[in-house]
Amino acid sequence: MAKDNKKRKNNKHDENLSTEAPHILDFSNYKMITSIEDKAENKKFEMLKIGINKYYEVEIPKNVKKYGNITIPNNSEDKDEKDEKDESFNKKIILDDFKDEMSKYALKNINNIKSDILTNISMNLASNLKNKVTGRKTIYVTENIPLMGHTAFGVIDRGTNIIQVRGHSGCNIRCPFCSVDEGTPSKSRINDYYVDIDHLINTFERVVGYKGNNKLEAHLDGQGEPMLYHPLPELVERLNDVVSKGSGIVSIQSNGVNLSYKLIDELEEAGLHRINLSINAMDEKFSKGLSGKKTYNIEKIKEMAEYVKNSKIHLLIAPLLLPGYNDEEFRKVIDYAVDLQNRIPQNTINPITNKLNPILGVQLCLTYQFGRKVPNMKIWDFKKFYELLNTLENEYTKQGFDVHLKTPLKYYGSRPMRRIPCPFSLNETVENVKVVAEGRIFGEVIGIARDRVIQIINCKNTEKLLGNTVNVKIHRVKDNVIVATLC
Ligand SMILES: C[S@@+](CC[C@H](N)C(=O)[O-])C[C@H]1O[C@@H](n2cnc3c(N)ncnc32)[C@H](O)[C@@H]1O
Ligand code: SF4
Repeated sequence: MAKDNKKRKNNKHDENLSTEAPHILDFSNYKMITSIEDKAENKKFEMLKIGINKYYEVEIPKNVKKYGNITIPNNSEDKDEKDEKDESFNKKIILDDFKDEMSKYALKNINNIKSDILTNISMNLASNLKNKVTGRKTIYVTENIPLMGHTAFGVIDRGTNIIQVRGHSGCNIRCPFCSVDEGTPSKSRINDYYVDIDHLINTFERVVGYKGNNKLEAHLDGQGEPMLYHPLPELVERLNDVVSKGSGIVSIQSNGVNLSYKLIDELEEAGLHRINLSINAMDEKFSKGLSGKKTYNIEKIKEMAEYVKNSKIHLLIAPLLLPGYNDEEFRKVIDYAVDLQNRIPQNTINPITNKLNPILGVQLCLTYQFGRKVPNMKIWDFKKFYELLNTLENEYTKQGFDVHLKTPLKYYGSRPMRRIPCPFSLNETVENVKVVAEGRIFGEVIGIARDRVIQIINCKNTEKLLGNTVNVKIHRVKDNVIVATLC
């Protein structure tokens, strides 16, 4: 497994400077290893749980025959405390049998054990990575899988200056209306993806290189909760390093559940320009219902929203109207956003528009093929939605407030821009597509050809296809999102 050679601010550890005794293996230098825990379900199958990028894990055998007796230092801090201070997670393994052994032979053995553990982690990363939040198998996407072509991960260019960046899939809540059927349980989503940060940045830079680095917005969104990418501040900082050269910005979509004071501080320092916060109800019970989680805490999210308001990160509140279902609560969210803006006005100027951003980005709940549906919600068209928004705007005007609820994308500085060409055409037959991974939903596998990933749908026996080459017929090429079926 590659050691992290980048000397970033947060990576204070240096193996060569370690003063630890040789029998204490310290994995702090391997940035993706974020915790090590004991998993002793029974004596026969003692395993080590290796936390990968905070929200993922692999398990490797606690090989007593090879490693001798192992102790894992205890994390005494309580969980919340640990979540705030990522550094406090244990990243060490103590080889008890080598405690008093300092011979050359013992040192060689210790090194062998360390590389054996690292090899084991690498192998499991490729085939047994699990998302701790969703419980799903996760495909760790590295440079051998291109990052354009799929909607669940990678980079999407829809021909504007907004480039969508999707570092992972998977969500920590389960909204009953979710367009992408995220969170657990999910009827349709069977696998998650995590993209290696260097690969993501390289692809992003290539896309920027083609489009021209002129007032771009790197927008972190996706099929899941973008705040669950780790290391998020580093991702924001590196994207910002790129787009800020062309007076661009980095923004993120979020349900707010994972926000903490520490994360907001880090994101502010990393140069995040805007958070689009999805809040759909103010009432405690109602908001829990609309999040699908009993643990959802609207008061905590409000606290975090205030903290963002007091930072340089622009806060945009993005409530969703589920007609006939949350009408009153939708209205209350708008009231909340207006009140918050009056109490804590922000002066962060969007360098793309040279103006302040809108404070509200209201949305209409729609139904999607693979999305979830709230049974008693009415289906509205946009005409009806805009009529309601006009009425609400007029009501606010009467009360003396200038509230804009119709906020076309151009208010955020969105404009058409040349797009990355698509190497496929509709209905084309493509030969020798290599099947490299399992798909996001049942009956799907992921193929690669011409520097794109192809979502190959409606497959039977997906396991048998893995590692093989197939011929496919292309059914979708729009926005370089490639969908195909087997020929
Ligand atoms: C799929 S979510 C992903 C980002 C993040 N988890 C969140 O909820 O903000 C992106 C946006 O889509 C919105 N959304 C989800 N389901 C929707 C639906 N059925 N119709 C319209 N918008 C929807 C969410 O409210 C959110 O603003
Ligand atoms: S709408 Fe966003 S927060 Fe809600 S389940 Fe879907 S991805 Fe998660």
